Amino acid sequence: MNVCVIGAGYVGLTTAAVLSDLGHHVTCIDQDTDKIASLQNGSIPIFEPDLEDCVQKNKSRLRFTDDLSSGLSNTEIIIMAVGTPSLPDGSSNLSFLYKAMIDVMDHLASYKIIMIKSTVPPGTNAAILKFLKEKGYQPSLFDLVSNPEFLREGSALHDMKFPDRIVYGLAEENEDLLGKLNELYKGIEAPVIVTNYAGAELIKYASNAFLAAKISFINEVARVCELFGADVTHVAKGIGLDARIGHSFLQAGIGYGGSCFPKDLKALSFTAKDNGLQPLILDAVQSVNATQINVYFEKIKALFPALSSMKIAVLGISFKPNTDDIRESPAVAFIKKLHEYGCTVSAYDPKAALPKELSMVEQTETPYEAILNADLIVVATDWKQIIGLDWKQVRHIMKGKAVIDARNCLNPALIRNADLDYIGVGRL
Ligand SMILES: NC(=O)C1=CN([C@@H]2O[C@H](COP(=O)(O)OP(=O)(O)OC[C@H]3O[C@@H](n4cnc5c(N)ncnc54)[C@H](O)[C@@H]3O)[C@@H](O)[C@H]2O)C=CC1
Ligand SMILES: O=C(O)[C@H]1O[C@H](OP(=O)(O)OP(=O)(O)OC[C@H]2O[C@@H](n3ccc(=O)[nH]c3=O)[C@H](O)[C@@H]2O)[C@H](O)[C@@H](O)[C@@H]1O
Repeated sequence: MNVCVIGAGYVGLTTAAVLSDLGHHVTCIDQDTDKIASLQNGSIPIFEPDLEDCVQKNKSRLRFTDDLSSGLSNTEIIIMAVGTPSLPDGSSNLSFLYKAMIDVMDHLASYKIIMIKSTVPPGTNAAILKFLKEKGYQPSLFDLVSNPEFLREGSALHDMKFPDRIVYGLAEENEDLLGKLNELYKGIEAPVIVTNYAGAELIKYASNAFLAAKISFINEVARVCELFGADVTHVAKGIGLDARIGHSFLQAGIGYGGSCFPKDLKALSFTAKDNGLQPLILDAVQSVNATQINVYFEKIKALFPALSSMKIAVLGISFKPNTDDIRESPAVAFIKKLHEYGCTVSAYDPKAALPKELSMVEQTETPYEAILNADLIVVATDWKQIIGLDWKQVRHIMKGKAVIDARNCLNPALIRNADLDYIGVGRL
């Protein structure tokens, strides 16, 4: 099929690459001309494992452009993957999506399927359909489908090729349309859920909210473990063995970050309140997450009264391993907090860079440079390159002995064997 993907970000690029790998002819369009120029030169503007290889392998079926009209010609399906970031009040900024929709509709000369893959609050697809009809666009020229995306950064290609489910939200039952959608994803084995627009939108939000809730739940349990001398990793393992609970998303630490959980929790909570419902659990999940860094910070302050005069090596900048994304990264928030407190901070990450606002903080090329003469180490992102450090070498070059495991990713025995002090929250 001929497919057009609008937005060449994490989701758009992955979608374009995977669909071309499935054999479709894909045009990926972005309004960011620098991004398109770089993609046209074969350079991928983000770090996502395997993405560069996939784009390279399928270059005969995959092209990049900033010219909407040329991109839309001959296309059967248009996939919207533009950003839907938070506005200051927590609601979703849908202006990129509306602008892209209008741009597309203005170029529509024949029937197309338009799929919204961007994460949008319940009610959005219906509102867009109504908006387009009121604007006078011919309803017979398009079908609008909600098709939320569930990939994770760091394993985006794998997640898109092997999804747990494919979700379609439709305006009404439509077998012909479903046939076309199934053709698009032919080659991907997954249960298909067909529902209405709001159902599809809510499957996406409820999934992210549930996963975030698991993280805040285990983080709160870690705080209780701390009071009673229990190890939260033992508790997580113990509860995870109950098949009804499961092991995933029970890794306690400094909290969730990224471009999605914080934004999506805020947006769902906002939408509920905007419609007269007080979302008690959603707000509690966010409240635990917002205070989780402080739990670590207060513990460090209590253990090291001279903290402000210390040199701290923070290992990890990205919001999770295997990505260079620092959007809402708890590691960045931690670095900022330590810097503002007066500490000398040295940061290291295998792929991510510190934001401009922290340009006064030193970022080193190697972890050992950051650690050199440090009084304290904070492991803020669970990269395998950080977990696998030579901890005896670390002990040799640092000034102090303390390692704060803010991701529960280290083996305490290994750290202690290197004559270092292992410190976590709710860890033995
Ligand atoms: N990043 C992730 O892991 C996931 C993100 N999502 C959702 O997917 C959507 C996109 O997210 P990301 O890819 O992370 O965003 P991103 O910020 O990486 O990329 C969005 C792209 O859209 C482009 N864009 C904006 N308006 C445009 C327009 N009118 N025409 C053409 N291009 C336009 C931007 O220039 C940018 O390159 C969001 O709604 C997000 O919530 C869903 C699942 C996973
Ligand atoms: O909507 C989205 O954008 C995506 O959001 C998340 O994916 P992502 O943000 O890439 O990363 P996750 O692996 O979910 O991690 C999110 C945050 O939670 C933290 N986390 C995760 C798991 C855990 O046990 N503990 C924990 O603190 C991570 O360190 C990270 O900061 C979801 O997992 C995806 O399914 C979804 O498509």
